[in-house]
Amino acid sequence: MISINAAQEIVLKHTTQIDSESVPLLEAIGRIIAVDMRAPHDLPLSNNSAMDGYALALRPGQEQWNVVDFIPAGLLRTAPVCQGDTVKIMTGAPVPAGCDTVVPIEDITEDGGVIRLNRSIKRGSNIRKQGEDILKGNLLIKSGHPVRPQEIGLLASFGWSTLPVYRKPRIAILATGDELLEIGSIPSPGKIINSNSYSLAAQLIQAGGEPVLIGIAADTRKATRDKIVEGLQADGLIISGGASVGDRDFVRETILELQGELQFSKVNMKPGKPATFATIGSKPVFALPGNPVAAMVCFEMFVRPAILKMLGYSQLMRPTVKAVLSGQVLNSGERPHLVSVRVAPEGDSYKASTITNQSSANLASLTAGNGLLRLEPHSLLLADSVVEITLLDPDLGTGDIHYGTL
Ligand SMILES: Nc1nc2c(c(=O)[nH]1)N[C@H]1C(S)=C(S)[C@@H](COP(=O)(O)OP(=O)(O)OC[C@H]3O[C@@H](n4cnc5c(N)ncnc54)[C@H](O)[C@@H]3O)O[C@H]1N2
Ligand code: MOO
Repeated sequence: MISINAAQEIVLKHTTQIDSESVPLLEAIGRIIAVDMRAPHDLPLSNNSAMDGYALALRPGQEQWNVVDFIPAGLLRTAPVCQGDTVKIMTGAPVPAGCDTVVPIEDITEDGGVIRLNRSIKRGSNIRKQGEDILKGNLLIKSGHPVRPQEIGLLASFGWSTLPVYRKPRIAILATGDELLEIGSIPSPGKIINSNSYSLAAQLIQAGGEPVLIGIAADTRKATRDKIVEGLQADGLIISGGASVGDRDFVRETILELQGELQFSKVNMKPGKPATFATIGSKPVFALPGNPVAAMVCFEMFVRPAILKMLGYSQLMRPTVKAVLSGQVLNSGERPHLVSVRVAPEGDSYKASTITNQSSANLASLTAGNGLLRLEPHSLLLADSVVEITLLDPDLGTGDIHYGTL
Protein backbone atom coordinates (compact mmCIF):
# COMPACT_ATOMS: atom_id res chain seq x y z
CA MET A 1 0.00 0.00 0.00
CA ILE A 2 1.51 3.34 -1.02
CA SER A 3 0.98 6.88 0.24
CA ILE A 4 -1.34 9.42 -1.40
CA ASN A 5 1.67 11.51 -2.47
CA ALA A 6 3.50 8.56 -4.00
CA ALA A 7 0.32 7.55 -5.85
CA GLN A 8 -0.09 11.09 -7.20
CA GLU A 9 3.52 11.08 -8.42
CA ILE A 10 3.00 7.77 -10.23
CA VAL A 11 -0.19 9.05 -11.91
CA LEU A 12 1.53 12.23 -13.07
CA LYS A 13 4.58 10.32 -14.31
CA HIS A 14 2.28 8.38 -16.63
CA THR A 15 0.27 11.38 -17.83
CA THR A 16 1.28 13.37 -20.87
CA GLN A 17 0.02 16.65 -22.25
CA ILE A 18 -2.74 16.31 -24.80
CA ASP A 19 -2.62 17.66 -28.39
CA SER A 20 -4.12 21.01 -29.32
CA GLU A 21 -6.98 22.13 -31.53
CA SER A 22 -8.28 25.38 -32.94
CA VAL A 23 -11.64 26.49 -31.52
CA PRO A 24 -13.91 29.51 -32.14
CA LEU A 25 -12.89 32.42 -29.90
CA LEU A 26 -15.70 32.13 -27.35
CA GLU A 27 -15.32 28.37 -27.01
CA ALA A 28 -11.81 28.99 -25.71
CA ILE A 29 -13.10 30.41 -22.42
CA GLY A 30 -11.74 28.36 -19.51
CA ARG A 31 -9.38 26.45 -21.83
CA ILE A 32 -5.58 26.57 -21.94
CA ILE A 33 -3.69 28.37 -24.71
CA ALA A 34 -1.43 25.90 -26.51
CA VAL A 35 1.09 28.28 -28.15
CA ASP A 36 2.71 31.57 -27.23
CA MET A 37 0.47 34.29 -28.68
CA ARG A 38 2.40 37.32 -29.95
CA ALA A 39 1.02 40.65 -31.09
CA PRO A 40 0.77 40.73 -34.91
CA HIS A 41 0.90 44.54 -34.89
CA ASP A 42 1.19 47.56 -32.59
CA LEU A 43 -1.73 48.48 -30.39
CA PRO A 44 -2.98 51.13 -30.92
CA LEU A 45 -2.27 50.68 -34.58
CA SER A 46 -1.82 54.43 -35.05
CA ASN A 47 -1.84 57.59 -32.94
CA ASN A 48 -5.45 58.23 -32.02
CA SER A 49 -7.52 60.63 -30.02
CA ALA A 50 -8.30 59.85 -26.37
CA MET A 51 -11.04 62.51 -26.27
CA ASP A 52 -13.83 64.03 -28.30
CA GLY A 53 -12.24 67.38 -29.20
CA TYR A 54 -10.03 69.20 -31.69
CA ALA A 55 -6.71 68.01 -33.07
CA LEU A 56 -4.21 70.80 -33.73
CA ALA A 57 -0.57 71.83 -33.56
CA LEU A 58 0.22 73.90 -30.44
CA ARG A 59 2.71 76.68 -31.36
CA PRO A 60 3.80 79.65 -29.18
CA GLY A 61 1.67 82.68 -30.01
CA GLN A 62 -1.04 80.68 -31.80
CA GLU A 63 -4.37 81.57 -30.15
CA GLN A 64 -7.02 80.52 -32.62
CA TRP A 65 -7.47 77.77 -35.19
CA ASN A 66 -9.77 77.39 -38.22
CA VAL A 67 -11.91 74.25 -38.18
CA VAL A 68 -11.33 72.60 -41.58
CA ASP A 69 -12.65 69.04 -41.15
CA PHE A 70 -14.51 66.55 -38.94
CA ILE A 71 -13.06 63.07 -38.29
CA PRO A 72 -15.51 60.66 -36.67
CA ALA A 73 -14.24 57.35 -35.23
CA GLY A 74 -13.69 54.93 -38.09
CA LEU A 75 -12.51 57.52 -40.60
CA LEU A 76 -8.92 58.25 -41.62
CA ARG A 77 -7.86 61.70 -42.85
CA THR A 78 -4.78 61.26 -44.98
CA ALA A 79 -4.15 64.93 -45.78
CA PRO A 80 -1.97 66.68 -43.19
CA VAL A 81 -3.48 69.55 -41.18
CA CYS A 82 -1.81 72.92 -41.81
CA GLN A 83 -0.43 75.16 -39.08
CA GLY A 84 -3.32 77.33 -37.76
CA ASP A 85 -5.95 74.81 -38.83
CA THR A 86 -7.71 72.23 -36.67
CA VAL A 87 -9.99 69.24 -37.22
CA LYS A 88 -12.83 68.18 -35.00
CA ILE A 89 -12.05 64.60 -33.92
CA MET A 90 -13.89 61.89 -32.01
CA THR A 91 -12.43 59.50 -29.43
CA GLY A 92 -10.55 56.63 -31.11
CA ALA A 93 -10.18 58.34 -34.51
CA PRO A 94 -6.62 58.47 -35.96
CA VAL A 95 -4.91 61.82 -35.31
CA PRO A 96 -3.88 63.29 -38.70
CA ALA A 97 -0.34 64.38 -39.56
CA GLY A 98 0.43 67.96 -38.60
CA CYS A 99 -1.35 67.71 -35.20
CA ASP A 100 0.40 67.15 -31.88
CA THR A 101 -2.39 67.73 -29.36
CA VAL A 102 -6.10 67.06 -28.88
CA VAL A 103 -8.03 69.71 -26.92
CA PRO A 104 -11.19 68.31 -25.28
CA ILE A 105 -14.45 69.82 -26.52
CA GLU A 106 -15.15 71.22 -23.01
CA ASP A 107 -11.94 73.30 -23.14
CA ILE A 108 -12.58 75.39 -26.29
CA THR A 109 -14.99 78.06 -27.44
CA GLU A 110 -16.13 77.95 -31.05
CA ASP A 111 -17.37 80.95 -32.99
CA GLY A 112 -17.98 80.94 -36.76
CA GLY A 113 -15.69 78.03 -37.55
CA VAL A 114 -12.86 79.34 -35.37
CA ILE A 115 -11.87 77.90 -31.98
CA ARG A 116 -9.99 79.40 -29.05
CA LEU A 117 -8.69 77.62 -25.93
CA ASN A 118 -10.46 78.25 -22.59
CA ARG A 119 -7.38 77.12 -20.64
CA SER A 120 -3.80 76.24 -21.38
CA ILE A 121 -2.97 72.67 -22.36
CA LYS A 122 0.29 70.70 -22.57
CA ARG A 123 1.54 69.76 -26.02
CA GLY A 124 0.93 66.05 -26.70
CA SER A 125 -2.14 65.81 -24.45
CA ASN A 126 -4.94 63.35 -25.21
CA ILE A 127 -3.15 61.41 -27.93
CA ARG A 128 -2.82 57.65 -27.51
CA LYS A 129 0.46 56.87 -29.21
CA GLN A 130 0.90 54.01 -31.70
CA GLY A 131 2.17 50.94 -29.83
CA GLU A 132 1.92 52.59 -26.39
CA ASP A 133 -0.12 49.62 -25.05
CA ILE A 134 1.45 46.73 -26.95
CA LEU A 135 4.25 46.60 -29.53
CA LYS A 136 4.25 44.25 -32.50
CA GLY A 137 5.85 40.97 -31.39
CA ASN A 138 5.13 41.44 -27.66
CA LEU A 139 4.12 38.25 -25.84
CA LEU A 140 0.39 38.51 -25.15
CA ILE A 141 -0.31 35.15 -23.55
CA LYS A 142 2.13 32.38 -22.81
CA SER A 143 1.36 28.81 -23.75
CA GLY A 144 -0.22 27.12 -20.70
CA HIS A 145 -2.16 30.21 -19.63
CA PRO A 146 -5.89 29.84 -18.99
CA VAL A 147 -8.21 31.89 -21.17
CA ARG A 148 -10.35 34.26 -19.10
CA PRO A 149 -12.73 36.97 -20.34
CA GLN A 150 -9.86 39.50 -20.38
CA GLU A 151 -7.75 37.20 -22.60
CA ILE A 152 -10.75 36.78 -24.93
CA GLY A 153 -11.00 40.58 -25.17
CA LEU A 154 -7.27 41.13 -25.71
CA LEU A 155 -7.05 38.48 -28.42
CA ALA A 156 -10.27 39.72 -30.03
CA SER A 157 -8.72 43.19 -30.21
CA PHE A 158 -6.15 41.75 -32.64
CA GLY A 159 -8.91 40.17 -34.69
CA TRP A 160 -8.40 36.47 -33.87
CA SER A 161 -11.62 34.56 -34.41
CA THR A 162 -10.19 31.17 -33.45
CA LEU A 163 -7.62 30.21 -30.81
CA PRO A 164 -5.24 27.27 -30.41
CA VAL A 165 -6.08 25.51 -27.12
CA TYR A 166 -5.33 22.10 -25.67
CA ARG A 167 -7.99 19.61 -26.64
CA LYS A 168 -10.36 18.51 -23.85
CA PRO A 169 -9.28 15.01 -22.83
CA ARG A 170 -12.11 12.60 -23.68
CA ILE A 171 -12.36 10.21 -20.79
CA ALA A 172 -14.66 7.18 -20.82
CA ILE A 173 -16.61 6.61 -17.62
CA LEU A 174 -17.71 3.11 -16.73
CA ALA A 175 -19.70 1.87 -13.75
CA THR A 176 -19.59 -1.80 -12.75
CA GLY A 177 -22.03 -3.86 -10.77
CA ASP A 178 -25.18 -5.97 -11.17
CA GLU A 179 -26.85 -3.88 -8.48
CA LEU A 180 -26.80 -0.75 -10.60
CA LEU A 181 -29.73 0.86 -12.37
CA GLU A 182 -29.56 3.82 -14.72
CA ILE A 183 -30.91 7.22 -13.70
CA GLY A 184 -34.60 7.47 -14.47
CA SER A 185 -35.21 4.02 -12.89
CA ILE A 186 -36.95 3.42 -9.56
CA PRO A 187 -34.55 1.90 -6.99
CA SER A 188 -35.65 -1.19 -5.08
CA PRO A 189 -34.03 -3.19 -2.23
CA GLY A 190 -30.82 -4.68 -3.55
CA LYS A 191 -30.66 -2.26 -6.46
CA ILE A 192 -29.20 1.23 -6.44
CA ILE A 193 -28.94 3.99 -8.99
CA ASN A 194 -25.62 4.47 -10.75
CA SER A 195 -24.71 7.88 -9.36
CA ASN A 196 -20.93 7.48 -9.66
CA SER A 197 -20.89 7.87 -13.43
CA TYR A 198 -22.58 11.24 -13.04
CA SER A 199 -20.58 12.58 -10.09
CA LEU A 200 -17.35 11.55 -11.85
CA ALA A 201 -18.49 12.99 -15.19
CA ALA A 202 -19.37 16.25 -13.43
CA GLN A 203 -15.96 16.38 -11.74
CA LEU A 204 -14.34 15.71 -15.10
CA ILE A 205 -16.26 18.53 -16.78
CA GLN A 206 -15.23 20.90 -13.99
CA ALA A 207 -11.60 19.87 -14.44
CA GLY A 208 -11.82 20.63 -18.17
CA GLY A 209 -12.32 17.15 -19.61
CA GLU A 210 -15.07 15.70 -21.77
CA PRO A 211 -16.85 12.64 -20.36
CA VAL A 212 -17.90 9.75 -22.55
CA LEU A 213 -20.43 7.78 -20.53
CA ILE A 214 -20.26 4.17 -21.59
CA GLY A 215 -22.82 2.86 -19.10
CA ILE A 216 -22.73 -0.09 -16.73
CA ALA A 217 -20.79 -3.34 -17.00
CA ALA A 218 -22.53 -6.34 -15.45
CA ASP A 219 -20.47 -8.38 -12.97
CA THR A 220 -19.12 -10.87 -15.50
CA ARG A 221 -15.65 -11.23 -17.00
CA LYS A 222 -16.96 -10.76 -20.54
CA ALA A 223 -19.07 -7.67 -19.82
CA THR A 224 -16.20 -6.05 -17.90
CA ARG A 225 -13.73 -6.80 -20.70
CA ASP A 226 -16.05 -5.59 -23.49
CA LYS A 227 -16.74 -2.31 -21.71
CA ILE A 228 -13.09 -1.67 -20.86
CA VAL A 229 -12.13 -2.28 -24.51
CA GLU A 230 -14.86 0.18 -25.55
CA GLY A 231 -13.57 2.74 -23.04
CA LEU A 232 -10.02 2.49 -24.38
CA GLN A 233 -11.10 4.30 -27.54
CA ALA A 234 -11.10 7.49 -25.45
CA ASP A 235 -7.97 9.24 -24.13
CA GLY A 236 -8.37 7.48 -20.80
CA LEU A 237 -10.81 5.53 -18.69
CA ILE A 238 -12.35 5.89 -15.23
CA ILE A 239 -14.04 2.81 -13.80
CA SER A 240 -15.95 2.81 -10.53
CA GLY A 241 -16.69 -0.28 -8.48
CA GLY A 242 -15.30 -3.75 -8.72
CA ALA A 243 -11.92 -2.57 -7.50
CA SER A 244 -11.96 -4.37 -4.19
CA VAL A 245 -11.47 -8.02 -3.25
CA GLY A 246 -15.04 -9.29 -3.83
CA ASP A 247 -15.74 -12.55 -5.69
CA ARG A 248 -17.08 -10.59 -8.64
CA ASP A 249 -14.52 -7.79 -8.76
CA PHE A 250 -13.12 -8.38 -12.26
CA VAL A 251 -11.59 -5.00 -13.03
CA ARG A 252 -7.99 -5.74 -12.09
CA GLU A 253 -7.79 -9.12 -13.77
CA THR A 254 -9.32 -7.67 -16.95
CA ILE A 255 -6.72 -4.89 -17.02
CA LEU A 256 -3.98 -7.53 -16.79
CA GLU A 257 -5.62 -9.70 -19.47
CA LEU A 258 -5.55 -6.66 -21.78
CA GLN A 259 -1.75 -6.39 -21.27
CA GLY A 260 -2.26 -3.46 -18.91
CA GLU A 261 0.28 -2.60 -16.25
CA LEU A 262 -0.97 -2.05 -12.73
CA GLN A 263 0.96 0.96 -11.42
CA PHE A 264 -0.63 0.77 -7.96
CA SER A 265 -3.60 -1.04 -6.55
CA LYS A 266 -4.01 0.18 -3.00
CA VAL A 267 -3.47 3.56 -1.43
CA ASN A 268 -3.04 4.31 2.24
CA MET A 269 -6.08 6.53 2.59
CA LYS A 270 -9.64 6.58 3.82
CA PRO A 271 -11.87 6.64 1.90
CA GLY A 272 -10.36 5.17 -1.23
CA LYS A 273 -8.06 2.36 -0.13
CA PRO A 274 -8.81 0.16 -3.18
CA ALA A 275 -7.88 2.97 -5.63
CA THR A 276 -6.09 1.44 -8.57
CA PHE A 277 -4.18 3.03 -11.42
CA ALA A 278 -3.04 1.22 -14.52
CA THR A 279 -1.84 1.96 -18.00
CA ILE A 280 -3.02 0.00 -21.01
CA GLY A 281 -0.70 0.97 -23.84
CA SER A 282 -0.34 4.71 -23.31
CA LYS A 283 -3.87 5.13 -21.88
CA PRO A 284 -4.36 5.91 -18.20
CA VAL A 285 -6.98 3.76 -16.48
CA PHE A 286 -8.29 4.73 -13.06
CA ALA A 287 -10.19 1.98 -11.25
CA LEU A 288 -11.86 3.76 -8.37
CA PRO A 289 -13.73 2.24 -5.45
CA GLY A 290 -17.49 1.94 -5.83
CA ASN A 291 -18.47 3.72 -2.64
CA PRO A 292 -19.69 7.11 -3.88
CA VAL A 293 -17.61 9.31 -1.54
CA ALA A 294 -14.51 7.18 -2.10
CA ALA A 295 -14.94 7.50 -5.89
CA MET A 296 -15.22 11.29 -5.72
CA VAL A 297 -12.36 11.74 -3.26
CA CYS A 298 -10.15 9.50 -5.44
CA PHE A 299 -11.05 11.62 -8.47
CA GLU A 300 -9.97 14.71 -6.51
CA MET A 301 -6.69 13.15 -5.44
CA PHE A 302 -5.62 11.33 -8.61
CA VAL A 303 -7.75 12.02 -11.68
CA ARG A 304 -8.09 15.80 -11.41
CA PRO A 305 -4.33 16.48 -11.27
CA ALA A 306 -3.86 14.15 -14.26
CA ILE A 307 -6.53 15.96 -16.29
CA LEU A 308 -4.98 19.33 -15.44
CA LYS A 309 -1.56 18.06 -16.52
CA MET A 310 -3.02 16.77 -19.81
CA LEU A 311 -4.52 20.21 -20.32
CA GLY A 312 -1.22 22.01 -19.86
CA TYR A 313 -1.80 23.58 -16.44
CA SER A 314 1.25 24.18 -14.28
CA GLN A 315 -0.70 24.38 -10.98
CA LEU A 316 -2.15 20.90 -10.51
CA MET A 317 -3.25 20.95 -6.88
CA ARG A 318 -6.14 22.75 -5.21
CA PRO A 319 -5.52 25.83 -3.07
CA THR A 320 -5.50 25.43 0.71
CA VAL A 321 -6.47 27.74 3.57
CA LYS A 322 -5.65 27.74 7.25
CA ALA A 323 -8.79 27.44 9.35
CA VAL A 324 -9.73 27.15 13.03
CA LEU A 325 -11.52 23.92 13.94
CA SER A 326 -14.91 24.45 15.53
CA GLY A 327 -14.88 21.13 17.43
CA GLN A 328 -12.52 18.25 18.11
CA VAL A 329 -11.98 15.48 15.53
CA LEU A 330 -10.51 12.06 16.03
CA ASN A 331 -9.02 9.55 13.61
CA SER A 332 -8.67 6.29 15.53
CA GLY A 333 -7.93 4.34 12.34
CA GLU A 334 -4.73 3.17 10.69
CA ARG A 335 -5.04 5.25 7.48
CA PRO A 336 -4.93 9.01 6.86
CA HIS A 337 -8.57 10.08 6.73
CA LEU A 338 -9.70 12.75 4.26
CA VAL A 339 -12.61 14.29 6.08
CA SER A 340 -15.29 16.43 4.46
CA VAL A 341 -15.45 19.83 6.16
CA ARG A 342 -17.35 23.01 5.72
CA VAL A 343 -15.17 26.12 5.69
CA ALA A 344 -16.59 29.59 6.14
CA PRO A 345 -14.92 32.96 6.61
CA GLU A 346 -15.04 34.19 10.21
CA GLY A 347 -13.54 37.57 11.05
CA ASP A 348 -10.05 37.73 9.52
CA SER A 349 -9.76 33.95 9.40
CA TYR A 350 -11.72 30.81 8.45
CA LYS A 351 -13.71 28.41 10.58
CA ALA A 352 -13.85 24.70 9.67
CA SER A 353 -16.58 22.38 10.92
CA THR A 354 -16.55 18.67 10.19
CA ILE A 355 -19.59 16.89 8.81
CA THR A 356 -20.92 14.30 11.27
CA ASN A 357 -21.55 11.30 9.02
CA GLN A 358 -18.29 10.58 7.16
CA SER A 359 -19.42 7.22 5.76
CA SER A 360 -17.85 6.42 2.42
CA ALA A 361 -21.35 5.71 1.09
CA ASN A 362 -22.83 9.03 2.25
CA LEU A 363 -22.56 11.54 -0.60
CA ALA A 364 -24.41 14.07 1.55
CA SER A 365 -21.16 14.46 3.53
CA LEU A 366 -19.68 16.05 0.40
CA THR A 367 -22.71 18.17 -0.51
CA ALA A 368 -22.73 19.59 3.04
CA GLY A 369 -19.04 20.43 2.81
CA ASN A 370 -16.69 22.42 0.61
CA GLY A 371 -13.25 21.25 1.68
CA LEU A 372 -11.15 18.28 2.78
CA LEU A 373 -9.14 17.96 5.98
CA ARG A 374 -6.42 15.32 6.20
CA LEU A 375 -6.42 13.61 9.60
CA GLU A 376 -3.32 11.55 10.30
CA PRO A 377 -3.79 8.00 11.68
CA HIS A 378 -4.39 7.80 15.46
CA SER A 379 -4.68 11.53 15.86
CA LEU A 380 -6.92 13.83 17.82
CA LEU A 381 -7.30 17.45 16.87
CA LEU A 382 -8.82 19.65 19.55
CA ALA A 383 -11.32 22.44 19.00
CA ASP A 384 -9.58 25.73 18.07
CA SER A 385 -6.61 23.93 16.47
CA VAL A 386 -5.43 25.60 13.29
CA VAL A 387 -5.66 23.16 10.39
CA GLU A 388 -4.99 23.26 6.65
CA ILE A 389 -8.02 22.67 4.44
CA THR A 390 -7.97 21.85 0.74
CA LEU A 391 -10.65 23.99 -0.83
CA LEU A 392 -12.90 22.09 -3.21
CA ASP A 393 -14.91 25.23 -4.03
CA PRO A 394 -12.55 28.19 -3.88
CA ASP A 395 -15.56 30.51 -3.68
CA LEU A 396 -16.71 28.65 -0.52
CA GLY A 397 -20.18 28.51 -1.98
CA THR A 398 -22.05 25.86 -0.02
CA GLY A 399 -25.36 26.23 1.79
CA ASP A 400 -25.83 25.30 5.43
CA ILE A 401 -27.57 21.94 5.06
CA HIS A 402 -28.20 19.09 7.47
CA TYR A 403 -29.14 15.57 6.35
CA GLY A 404 -29.87 12.19 7.86
CA THR A 405 -29.92 10.90 11.40
CA LEU A 406 -26.27 11.24 12.40
N1 LIG B 1 -13.19 -7.63 2.55
C1 LIG B 1 -13.08 -6.35 2.13
N2 LIG B 1 -14.17 -5.71 1.71
C2 LIG B 1 -14.07 -4.45 1.33
C3 LIG B 1 -12.83 -3.77 1.39
C4 LIG B 1 -11.69 -4.48 1.83
O1 LIG B 1 -10.57 -3.95 1.89
N3 LIG B 1 -11.86 -5.77 2.19
N4 LIG B 1 -12.79 -2.48 1.04
C5 LIG B 1 -14.00 -1.71 1.21
C6 LIG B 1 -13.86 -0.41 0.67
S1 LIG B 1 -12.85 0.66 1.50
C7 LIG B 1 -14.53 0.00 -0.44
S2 LIG B 1 -14.44 1.60 -0.96
C8 LIG B 1 -15.34 -0.90 -1.21
C9 LIG B 1 -14.93 -0.80 -2.67
O2 LIG B 1 -15.45 -1.80 -3.35
P1 LIG B 1 -15.53 -1.89 -4.92
O3 LIG B 1 -14.70 -0.86 -5.55
O4 LIG B 1 -15.27 -3.28 -5.30
O5 LIG B 1 -17.02 -1.45 -5.20
P2 LIG B 1 -18.33 -2.31 -5.14
O6 LIG B 1 -18.16 -3.45 -4.20
O7 LIG B 1 -18.75 -2.56 -6.50
O8 LIG B 1 -19.28 -1.24 -4.48
C10 LIG B 1 -19.07 -0.70 -3.19
C11 LIG B 1 -20.29 0.13 -2.82
O9 LIG B 1 -20.46 1.21 -3.73
C12 LIG B 1 -21.73 1.16 -4.37
N5 LIG B 1 -21.57 1.52 -5.78
C13 LIG B 1 -20.82 0.85 -6.67
N6 LIG B 1 -20.92 1.44 -7.87
C14 LIG B 1 -21.75 2.48 -7.74
C15 LIG B 1 -22.23 3.47 -8.63
N7 LIG B 1 -21.86 3.46 -9.92
N8 LIG B 1 -23.05 4.42 -8.17
C16 LIG B 1 -23.41 4.42 -6.85
N9 LIG B 1 -22.96 3.51 -5.95
C17 LIG B 1 -22.15 2.56 -6.39
C18 LIG B 1 -22.13 -0.28 -4.26
O10 LIG B 1 -23.49 -0.47 -4.36
C19 LIG B 1 -21.59 -0.67 -2.90
O11 LIG B 1 -22.48 -0.23 -1.88
O12 LIG B 1 -15.19 -2.21 -0.81
C20 LIG B 1 -15.21 -2.40 0.60
N10 LIG B 1 -15.20 -3.80 0.89
O1 MOO C 1 -12.01 3.42 1.64
MO1 MOO C 1 -13.49 2.79 1.06
O2 MOO C 1 -12.88 3.61 -0.24
O3 MOO C 1 -13.81 3.46 2.58
O4 MOO C 1 -15.01 3.41 1.11
